[in-house]
Amino acid sequence: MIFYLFIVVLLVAYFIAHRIFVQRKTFTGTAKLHGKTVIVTGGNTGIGKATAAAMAVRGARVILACRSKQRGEEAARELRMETGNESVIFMQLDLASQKNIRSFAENFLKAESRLDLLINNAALATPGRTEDGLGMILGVNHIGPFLLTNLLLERLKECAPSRVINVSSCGHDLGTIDFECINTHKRLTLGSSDGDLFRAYTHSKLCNVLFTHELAKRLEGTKVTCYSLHPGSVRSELGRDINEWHTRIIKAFISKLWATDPVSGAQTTLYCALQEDIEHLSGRYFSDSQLVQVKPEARDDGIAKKLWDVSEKLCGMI
Ligand SMILES: NC(=O)c1ccc[n+]([C@@H]2O[C@H](COP(=O)([O-])OP(=O)(O)OC[C@H]3O[C@@H](n4cnc5c(N)ncnc54)[C@H](O)[C@@H]3O)[C@@H](O)[C@H]2O)c1
Repeated sequence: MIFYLFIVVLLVAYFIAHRIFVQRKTFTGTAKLHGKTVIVTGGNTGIGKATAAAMAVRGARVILACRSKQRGEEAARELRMETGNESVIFMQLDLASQKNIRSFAENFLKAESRLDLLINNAALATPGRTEDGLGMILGVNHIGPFLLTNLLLERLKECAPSRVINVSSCGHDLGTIDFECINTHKRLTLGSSDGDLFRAYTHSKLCNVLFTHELAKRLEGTKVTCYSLHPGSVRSELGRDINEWHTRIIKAFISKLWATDPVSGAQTTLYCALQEDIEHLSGRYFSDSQLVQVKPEARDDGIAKKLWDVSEKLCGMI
């Protein structure tokens, strides 16, 4: 008992020290974005909304690509009021439906002439299946952004220099890609344990890092660059489907003592999107606005290529 108490005290002390002494870097770049167009997926809440606000303040035309019409329009209205930028608009995008992703891309390409920054921010940790029968977490967190990015690549190339930002997580470090995970994801339905959801989430976030690695190679010479990142531990709606009592306690603990607000969580996304002279780091992973070397599996050319091929098949591109 004393041992466990000691561990708890140690953890609390660590979290408090972390909160006091570790200040996340604030992006101070002064880049103006007038005349540029940015898509932020999941831009109606959390880190996505804070990212969209920062883009709007810099003068960009900002497309909030969100699932819910009501929440997306409300967020766009709020951001227009807060930033004074009238060019913040909502467009409906459901990453759990490949049909919807295709129609979003078609509408976007018809309506908008530019795309300078694509910020693949949306994600979830929810059980269930997508409309296309994939595990919800893999479908929304990796396959959806993969398809969306590919459908918008030509426009990004036309507008180059342009960037793709994939918001991953430090949790990718716990993920593994053995391609069996694709089947594991399919088994995730309602009633899956928090442990299963967490594993699927870490797999999907590893997919984000590998997708970025392979995309950078395919984009060499086009002046379109891409980056993946960890936004930090941030208070948001992400863990809303975590239901087991012990994981709720851990979540509440981390949220109170460690996690920061969404504005801090947006800083590394802003760095990857707007920092000058990082083009040579295309394909790499950042945390707290710094380059971080990922584990060998997350930068393995063979695995990244195989994941690309599997992803193309899963979204009917070949
Ligand atoms: N919050 C954290 O501590 C943390 C840590 C590491 C990584 N991240 C990553 O940061 C990103 C943003 O997460 P957040 O913390 O702001 O969470 P959040 O839940 O507040 O935001 C996620 C957004 O994704 C959207 N989304 C979910 N399913 C969608 C779908 N089918 N179609 C379109 N949009 C959909 C949600 O509506 C929401 O707007 C995610 O990629 C997440 O994995 C967050």
